[in-house]
Amino acid sequence: MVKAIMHGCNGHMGQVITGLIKDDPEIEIVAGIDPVDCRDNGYPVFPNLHACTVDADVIIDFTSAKAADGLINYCVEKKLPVVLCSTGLSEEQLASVEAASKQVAVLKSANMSLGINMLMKLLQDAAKILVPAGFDIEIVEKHHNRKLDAPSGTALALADAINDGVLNSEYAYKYDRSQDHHKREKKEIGISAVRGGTIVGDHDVIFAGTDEVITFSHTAYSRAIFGKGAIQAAKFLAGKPAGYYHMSDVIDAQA
Ligand SMILES: NC(=O)C1=CN([C@@H]2O[C@H](COP(=O)(O)OP(=O)(O)OC[C@H]3O[C@@H](n4cnc5c(N)ncnc54)[C@H](OP(=O)(O)O)[C@@H]3O)[C@@H](O)[C@H]2O)C=CC1
Ligand SMILES: O=C(O)C1=N[C@H](C(=O)O)C[C@H](O)C1
Repeated sequence: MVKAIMHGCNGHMGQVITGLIKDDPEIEIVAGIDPVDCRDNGYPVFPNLHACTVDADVIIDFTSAKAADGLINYCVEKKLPVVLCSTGLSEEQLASVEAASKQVAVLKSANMSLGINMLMKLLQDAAKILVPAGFDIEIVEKHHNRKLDAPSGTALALADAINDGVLNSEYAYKYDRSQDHHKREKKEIGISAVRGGTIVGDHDVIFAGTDEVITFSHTAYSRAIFGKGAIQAAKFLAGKPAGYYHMSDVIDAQA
C-alpha cells in the first residue's frame, strides 16, 4: 500500500483525490496539508509540511506556485518523492525543481490527464507537416474564474511540446497583441487565456493555414481526469530513485 501526503488537501483537486483514493486498495492518504483544517477527510490535516508527524512514500501536490519553494525544500530534505501538479511556477522555481530531481524523484506535469498527454504527441506530428507548409499556431485556453495563473501551465506545455519538440525552440510565445502596430511574426505561437465561471479546463490548438484551419481541442468535463492521473503518478513514483520523471513515463509503464 502506497502512503501519500496530500499537499493542498482541502482545495478543489485535493478533495477530488481524497474521494478517488477512498476506493483504491493500492494507495492511502496518511496525512493532508492545508492552512485551514475545515473538513472531515478521514486523515489528519497539518497546517504545513514541517508540522506533519506522519511518514509517507510520496507527496501529491495541488496547491499554488507560492507553496512550491517550501515543498521542494521539504522533499529534498526528507528524500520524499513528489508529484508536482501546481502550475504558474517561475523560471527560478522550475530550475529548483530540476536541481531537486538530482536528489529525489520528481514528477512535474501541468496536466495529469491522458488526453492532454496524448495530444502533445499528436501536435508534434501535425507541426512537422503543417509548419513547413506555412501554417501559423495559436493556442486558446479557458478556465474558471478562480484560476491564479495565466496562461495555463497546460497551454505552455502544449506550446513547448511543439516548439522544443519540433521547431528547435525557435518560436517566441506571444501573450498579448493589444499594443501591436505590426502584423503577426512568422516564428511565434500566440497564447490567449479566457477566465470565467466554473470552466474546468479547455485547450484549443489552432493550426491556421491559407484557406484552411485545423483545430485540436481538449475539454475537461471533470477534475477526476487530473485526479486519476495524479494517483497513477504517485503509485509510479513511490520508491523510485532520484530523477526527473514525466507523465509520459507513467503512461508508457501502463501500456
Ligand atoms: N497538473 C494538473 O493536472 C492540474 C493542476 N492544477 C493546478 O493545481 C493547483 C491547485 O488547483 P485547485 O485545487 O483548483 O486550487 P484550490 O485553490 O482549490 O486548492 C489549493 C489548496 O491548496 C491550499 N494551499 C495553499 N498554499 C498552501 C501551502 N503552502 N501548503 C498547503 N496547502 C496550501 C489552499 O488553501 P487556501 O485556499 O487556504 O489558500 C487550497 O486549499 C493550481 O496551481 C492549478 O493550476 C489544477 C488542476 C489540474
Ligand atoms: O487551475 C486549473 O484548474 C487547472 N490548471 C492546470 C493548468 O494550468 O494547465 C491544468 C488544468 O487545465 C486545470
